Amino acid sequence: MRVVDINEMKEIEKVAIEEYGFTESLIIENVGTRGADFIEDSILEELDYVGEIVLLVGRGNNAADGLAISRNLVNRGHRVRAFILFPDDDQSSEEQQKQVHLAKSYGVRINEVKNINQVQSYFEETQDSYVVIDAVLGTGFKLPLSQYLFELFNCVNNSKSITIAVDIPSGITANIGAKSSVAISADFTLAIGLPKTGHYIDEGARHSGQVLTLDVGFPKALISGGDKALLTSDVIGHTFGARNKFAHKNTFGHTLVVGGSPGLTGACIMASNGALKVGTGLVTAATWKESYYELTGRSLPEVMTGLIPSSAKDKESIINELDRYDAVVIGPGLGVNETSRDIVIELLSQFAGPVVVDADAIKVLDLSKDSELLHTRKYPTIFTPHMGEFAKFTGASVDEVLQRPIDYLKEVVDRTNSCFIMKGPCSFLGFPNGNVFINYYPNDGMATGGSGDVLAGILGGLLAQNPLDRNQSGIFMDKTMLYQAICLGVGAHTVAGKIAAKKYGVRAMTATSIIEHLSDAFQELNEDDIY
Ligand SMILES: NC(=O)C1=CN([C@@H]2O[C@H](COP(=O)(O)OP(=O)(O)OC[C@H]3O[C@@H](n4cnc5c(N)ncnc54)[C@H](OP(=O)(O)O)[C@@H]3O)[C@@H](O)[C@H]2O)[C@@H](O)CC1
Ligand SMILES: Nc1ncnc2c1ncn2[C@@H]1O[C@H](COP(=O)(O)OP(=O)(O)O)[C@@H](O)[C@H]1O
Ligand SMILES: [K+]
Repeated sequence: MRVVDINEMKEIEKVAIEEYGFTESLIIENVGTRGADFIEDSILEELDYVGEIVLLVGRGNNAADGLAISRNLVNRGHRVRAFILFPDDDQSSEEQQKQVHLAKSYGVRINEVKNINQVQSYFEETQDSYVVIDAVLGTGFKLPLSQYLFELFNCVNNSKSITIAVDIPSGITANIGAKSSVAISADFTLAIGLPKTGHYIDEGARHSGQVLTLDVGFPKALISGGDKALLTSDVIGHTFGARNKFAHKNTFGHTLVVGGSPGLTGACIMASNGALKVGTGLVTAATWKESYYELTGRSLPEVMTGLIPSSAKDKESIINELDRYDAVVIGPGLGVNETSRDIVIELLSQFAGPVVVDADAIKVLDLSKDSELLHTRKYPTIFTPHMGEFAKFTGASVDEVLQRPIDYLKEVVDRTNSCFIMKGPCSFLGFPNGNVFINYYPNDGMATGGSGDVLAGILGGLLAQNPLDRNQSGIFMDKTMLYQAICLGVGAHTVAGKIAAKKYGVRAMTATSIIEHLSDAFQELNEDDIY
């Protein structure tokens, strides 16, 4: 499913109107019927008792959409009370005024709000109001919020109602999901035509609840394509073909995981185990001399072990044998110091294959210093920073990145010619072909130490399985296979986390339980052959 920013949405609407003869009124009518279908079938149907549905009406086209939905609900036998929040305002859009008139004629009960106390006392006195439709502000919202709406939104958020936002929760900006003081906290958001980037970023993600997209009849040619999409199972699909039953272990590649300083060997172990459980043939974990015995003592027997040299010049170690490996993961628990930086640079320069750069390996690199090395690297480089690591790498603050995360992501991908996974409750995947995928599956069970290490291991394990054929000059041929493998890794990690949360609960699940459920995740993603 494509995701758009406001300029793209406006362009789609413009072309639909100018070239296809679609009209604003037709869109609003479609929102009205599709929105009412959804609310009736998926929300009202589940409730034992539906009292009066409350509609909050602003003065733009978002309000027009809400009114059209409500009119259709009344026509199907439901009771709706609409609070017109700006009754004396001559700035209401033409469509809003048209829809207020229609709503009245169809029997929507209209309350013109002169004072916010009217709405507050309604919420206090009415016990049977379970559903609120928020049609105050849509994509036309501009910060800041007035005191009047501040009080209203607090009042709605404090009620126990099920809240459905039309297009975007009121008070959230549609591009970057920002809010000023308060925004409507929705249980469901009905995105019109296509989801907007603001549904998935920061406060926008926290306030949107479940985002459902209403097909309101935009021509398919206009709503497909684009550079941003949700990561869904149809994107991940059958990324890898059937495995060869007559294969030997080398067919499935050899992953090297480099990390684990004293006290942090667990990170290296979890990454190695993640790599092992995605079908790679061999895994070697390499660590510093000081933590080597701890690593060998705690690793799975399947994992081979090796030593990180004490300096990048020391060729008597893994650095000397890099051609044994098909993919490298560097960083989990590696430690942040000059030697770590030397080793990371050496690996990126010497290794002729995909490198997953995670955690401490990201911390020792720097966009301005290292972009040339990264950009000229012939082989795939995949960075997996969380927001803090991403910001530090770029030299910006987390707040600055949050102001325009997708722009930052694209810029860094361009400057390094590397793939980036900006991790968080919602992760953004940026690829050098300009595509961005949004992995939206909030799961607080994943907010546990080590879940990022597991992801790095999964990616290294998948990339070792030669998703790309190298031609004789060593340049990878089919970049889309690389991107699909990364999407599969992120998807498998997310689904395994979802299954782990179901089994153990979000409190008791740990990073190890994500690894434990990779097999179920692959089955869910339709990857495993049954026989
Ligand atoms: N292609 C699509 O997706 C389609 C989308 N459609 C729908 O239209 C919606 C966009 O409609 P819209 O442009 O009329 O803006 P909307 O959000 O209703 O609000 C603007 C009003 O609010 C006001 N206002 C702004 N900030 C404020 C503040 N801080 N505090 C108080 N007021 C504030 C603003 O005032 P102004 O800035 O003009 O002074 C103006 O009066 C979109 O979300 C979707 O629902 C479909 O109908 C068509 C296809
Ligand atoms: N609330 C959340 N919902 C969904 N996924 C999350 C959430 N919090 C963290 N994650 C995921 O868990 C992983 C955490 O990675 P990271 O911050 O590097 O952790 P660590 O350093 O402990 O391994 C990332 O893949 C991230 O997307
Ligand atoms: K809204």
